[in-house]
Amino acid sequence: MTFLEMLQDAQQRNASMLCVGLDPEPKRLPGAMQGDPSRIHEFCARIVEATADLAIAFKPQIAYFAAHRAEAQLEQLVAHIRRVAPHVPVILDAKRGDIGSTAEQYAIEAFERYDADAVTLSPFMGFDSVQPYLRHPGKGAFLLCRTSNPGGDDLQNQRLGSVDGNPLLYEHVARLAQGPWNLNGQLGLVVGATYPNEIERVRALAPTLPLLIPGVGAQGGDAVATVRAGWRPDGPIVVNSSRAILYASSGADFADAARAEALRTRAVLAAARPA
Ligand SMILES: O=c1ccn([C@@H]2O[C@H](COP(=O)(O)O)[C@@H](O)[C@H]2O)c(=O)[nH]1
Repeated sequence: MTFLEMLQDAQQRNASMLCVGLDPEPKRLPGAMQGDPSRIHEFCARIVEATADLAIAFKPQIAYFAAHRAEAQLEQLVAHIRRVAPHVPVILDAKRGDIGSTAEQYAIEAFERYDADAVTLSPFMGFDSVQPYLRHPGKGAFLLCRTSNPGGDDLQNQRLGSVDGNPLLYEHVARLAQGPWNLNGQLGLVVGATYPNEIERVRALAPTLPLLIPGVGAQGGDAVATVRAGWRPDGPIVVNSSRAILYASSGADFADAARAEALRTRAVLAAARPA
């Protein structure tokens, strides 16, 4: 099964557009786990178990593991996801981008070491920095397009005078990903829920690509406007929420609270879907 097929399958089975982000910060872990990086896996495993039937995808952000020397726990976590939620794809949020020979190693890291189904990439270094990931059959790659942070404007909203039609940089990325860069249908785009107008524009330029949309929950993005702007029957949207779910409670009930928040967010997203 390809990444896109996995995504479509999880979307159907779990009736979901919600991606549960796994960004474990030791100082925010609940109760006795607080401040203990050796308990990252245990915390994330409980979140995965509580949301396995609600998610279209899980998105571990590698920095939260690597910063605490918890890479082995990330490997164990993906193995755990395979056991308790075998139908839910894993998107490794690594935002890699480097020359081809180094990109080959990063691709092995993402798809073999961590067994991810897809990875996030910066397109800034061009197609030869993306291509090594596309040589892994069935795997997916989401290119940063219009990110959720205000500073994304600094580059992504600049006009490219030398490209036909003088598009904004993020528009150019969307066109490349929908067209010439998408050799085997493996690409998707990252667009922030904090910018629904840009989601709409990206959707117009890339009608069938999966969109990974972070920014609802802790960043205050508008979930309803996001779905209205991005949803298409043939282009899945993967709306990520991390902190709002992970830290819905700091008590012993954290997994139940995470499930309740995931249920609530999934319902808001479903209700916003155009008929
Ligand atoms: O444009 C982007 C790209 C990636 N992210 C990542 O998504 C999550 C968001 O976490 P929240 O707690 O739901 O705000 C995090 O891992 C970011 O690194 C993003 O926010 N924006």
